[in-house]
Amino acid sequence: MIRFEHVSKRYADGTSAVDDLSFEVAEGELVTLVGPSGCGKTTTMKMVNRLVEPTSGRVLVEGRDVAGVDPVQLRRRIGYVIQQVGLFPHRTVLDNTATVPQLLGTGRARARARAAELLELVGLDPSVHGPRYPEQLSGGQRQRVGVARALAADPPVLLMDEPFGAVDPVVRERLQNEFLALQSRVRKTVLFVTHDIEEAVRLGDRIAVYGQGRIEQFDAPATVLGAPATEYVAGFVGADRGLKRLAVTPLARVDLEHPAVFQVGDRLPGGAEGPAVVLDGAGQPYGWIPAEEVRLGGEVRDRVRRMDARVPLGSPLKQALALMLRHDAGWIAVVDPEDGDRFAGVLTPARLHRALRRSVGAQEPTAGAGSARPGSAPGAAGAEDPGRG
Ligand SMILES: Nc1ncnc2c1ncn2[C@@H]1O[C@H](COP(=O)(O)OP(=O)(O)OP(=O)(O)O)[C@@H](O)[C@H]1O
Repeated sequence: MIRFEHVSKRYADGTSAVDDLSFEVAEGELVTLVGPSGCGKTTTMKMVNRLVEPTSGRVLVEGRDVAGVDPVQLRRRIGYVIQQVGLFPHRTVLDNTATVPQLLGTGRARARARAAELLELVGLDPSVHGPRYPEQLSGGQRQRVGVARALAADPPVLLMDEPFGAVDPVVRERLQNEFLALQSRVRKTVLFVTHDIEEAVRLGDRIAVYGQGRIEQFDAPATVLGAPATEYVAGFVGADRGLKRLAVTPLARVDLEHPAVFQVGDRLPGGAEGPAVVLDGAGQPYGWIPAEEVRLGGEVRDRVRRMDARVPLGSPLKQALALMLRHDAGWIAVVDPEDGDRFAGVLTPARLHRALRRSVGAQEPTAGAGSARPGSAPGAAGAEDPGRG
């Protein structure tokens, strides 16, 4: 969908911004470009919509060399979101959002109706925020308008240059989550520039880690974190990359343990081994019974401790760990969202550790930084059977 073929850019003053860049963004894929300031991310992005022309090489969008496409035509197919959103200050939010469709010839009424839909899509209330002027919005709300406006012409391609860079971390995380939810619906081909590795791994289907003017590694987030290709990448992703991997490793069924399960109305058979999980009538987690009480037998309802905290299969391990810590529990109940949120098993710290190891084991090692250990992560062939438990 977007393809760079041996692209280099040298600015007039001799600065070499990018050097022999080749990579591809598939249709519907979100690729994040991450790297330190001045490494050429923005230059890369601007060559897609011809704000910058390559010195050599080609950039293709939808199979066509952009050098041969009229820039105005080209930009109609490419939404562009930047940090300083660039909203028109004297137009309302609704009019700002409707501008592009109107320029493209959509009638005013239809363009405004579409703009209202888009505002809703990005989490703004068109009747409340639509009539306001940009200065009457918070920074986070302005960024949402920027995204809505970029989507207004329904372009297949979106370029986003640090779109959430100017808002505080809390709002930023919310915008990221909203954007991910939005992207799962609209499935645009997205090139997303950031200097924040956390943001890059959270959003990207794949990440391009930039060194000076070139890509050091282009891989899925879990691979970049689990098996950095070079010392440079390892340094850039940080010593806590193991922790970061928690955020990008989904909780899978093979990670679960299956303790004894009872219904609230059941009677405990004395001598059973616990701990046990207690489900309600709908098969959803209701509580648990500690091992020593399971052994005692008796009525489930007399022994059960309430705990309905749960995490859906497919959630990041980080979410499961956070819940485990919040409830000060040695495990957390896991439910299957594809089966009416019914109980699927429990995740324990040991299983969580194994899940992380599994994700590394599958991907390690790649290129040989000096410290790479060919073959396996520490203990990957250790005591626990990595298969179904
Ligand atoms: N118009 C220009 N003329 C000359 N040099 C430029 C121009 N634009 C960018 N550069 C230089 O090209 C290099 C890459 O810049 P670019 O903006 O692509 O980096 P970046 O990775 O996006 O950085 P940041 O994260 O700080 O925005 C830098 O050394 C920059 O100073």
